[in-house]
Amino acid sequence: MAIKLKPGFRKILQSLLDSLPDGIMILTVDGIIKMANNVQERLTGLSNKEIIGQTIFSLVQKGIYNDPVIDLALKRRQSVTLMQYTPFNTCLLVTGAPVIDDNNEIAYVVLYSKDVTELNQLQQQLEQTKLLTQKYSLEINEMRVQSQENIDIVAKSIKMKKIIDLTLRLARVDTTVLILGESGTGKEVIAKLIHDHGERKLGPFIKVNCSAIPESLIESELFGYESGTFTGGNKEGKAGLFELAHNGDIFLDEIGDLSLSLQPKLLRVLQEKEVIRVGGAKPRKVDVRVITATNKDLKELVNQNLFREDLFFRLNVVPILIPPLRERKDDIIPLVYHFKDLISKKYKIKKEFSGKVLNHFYAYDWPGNVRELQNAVERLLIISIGNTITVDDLPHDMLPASGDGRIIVDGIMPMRQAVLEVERQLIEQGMAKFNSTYKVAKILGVHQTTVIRKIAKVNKSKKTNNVRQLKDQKQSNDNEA
Ligand SMILES: Nc1ncnc2c1ncn2[C@@H]1O[C@H](COP(=O)(O)OP(=O)(O)OP(=O)(O)O)[C@@H](O)[C@H]1O
Repeated sequence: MAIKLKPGFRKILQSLLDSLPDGIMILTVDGIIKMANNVQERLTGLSNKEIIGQTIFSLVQKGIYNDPVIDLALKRRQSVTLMQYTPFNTCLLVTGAPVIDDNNEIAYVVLYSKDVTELNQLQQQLEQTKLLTQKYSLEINEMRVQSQENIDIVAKSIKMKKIIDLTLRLARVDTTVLILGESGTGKEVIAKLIHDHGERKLGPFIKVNCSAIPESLIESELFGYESGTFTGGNKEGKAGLFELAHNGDIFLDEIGDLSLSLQPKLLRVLQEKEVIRVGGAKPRKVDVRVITATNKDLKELVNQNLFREDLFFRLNVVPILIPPLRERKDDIIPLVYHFKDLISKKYKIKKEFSGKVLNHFYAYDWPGNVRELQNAVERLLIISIGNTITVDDLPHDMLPASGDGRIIVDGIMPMRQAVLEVERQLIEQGMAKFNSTYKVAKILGVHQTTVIRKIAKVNKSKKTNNVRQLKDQKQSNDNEA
């Protein structure tokens, strides 16, 4: 079917189509191109003269159109829009819109092509920018943390970086925070970080260990007491820690150990923002942010009726869960160096860890988390003899026999030495486990006298190493002197 228009009117229609910012083609139901505007020329790379009278399928063959927009528009009798990529590296949003005539038949299909290449690129750039922003935000927060004078947090693992990011965002909101994590994971460090970055940083930061204060004292410690309450007590009475924390933060560590009798009083402070001293009746306003922490499963305590559910919900508004060190191994070696630097400066010690020791540190589970690592580094730096801390200096419970049972050889080394090393570790692990040369011999499939001979050899080489280390140290002391 042809588009029958008066010549004057066709001109008007053509200039109208040409004035549009997007490509337009008018097709018959058989796909014959009847009209097209000049944007279309740019999009297809073909002049209108070339395409008028051709079918759209010839353009499909040339790869200029590759989507069944027309087919779908005809089948569905409604507009269909699809995204498609052209051979000219452009991206088009193509809409096929059927034109229905008075007989309810499809007379034409208008193909409307919008060049969204730039839009697409912008969207991709936006996505990339978003990702970069996220990355920079994490890095800035990390730098911000490290530039703190009195707090130096190591957070190299993705998990810990995310926690620092969350903590810094929470610090700016005056909400109750519950910090969860095994003992020694750094709950107090995080609590301090919240204080240092919050609006109350100029106010006090009061730490209370709920499990360390005897039951008989904790109430008066937290809420204070009025004069005359206790024989021998202060005549004027005494402000409790909540009052002392006014305009600041109070950090209630080991909150899971707070007795059931005190829990409603804490709930009252959280809800009413006031305390009543022991022996008194007058409520006193306190403006304090409460940060709590525990290594216990508070939900389980609620199930066992050892912790009030209402208090749990009130505290658990925003929980921060610090994973144990074994679940963020990327922090281990940076923490080792962090503590080594601190301790080296403090005691003026110059020692290094051997690669194999670092491997052990990495493989070890650290049940006592960062605190255990900190203590281990300090102990090794202080008590080891030579300039280099070797596996021989490690405490037995840190060796693989009690850990994951792996045999570790420190990279490429002479075969003979590696064999000796494997023998040594096998014997040491075996002895640590069975404490019997007979059993170890049986497990290793050798004669018991071989085990005894190897143990003697290991001990001899340890002694030689110690003497060598002592000599090295003496030499280095002489040099320094
Ligand atoms: N990410 C870290 N970077 C540097 N030091 C850390 C980090 N995490 C913890 N520490 C250090 O490890 C030790 C233990 O941390 P902290 O006291 O905060 O742990 P905790 O989870 O509160 O322990 P607990 O459950 O026994 O109260 C502290 O000396 C602390 O400074």
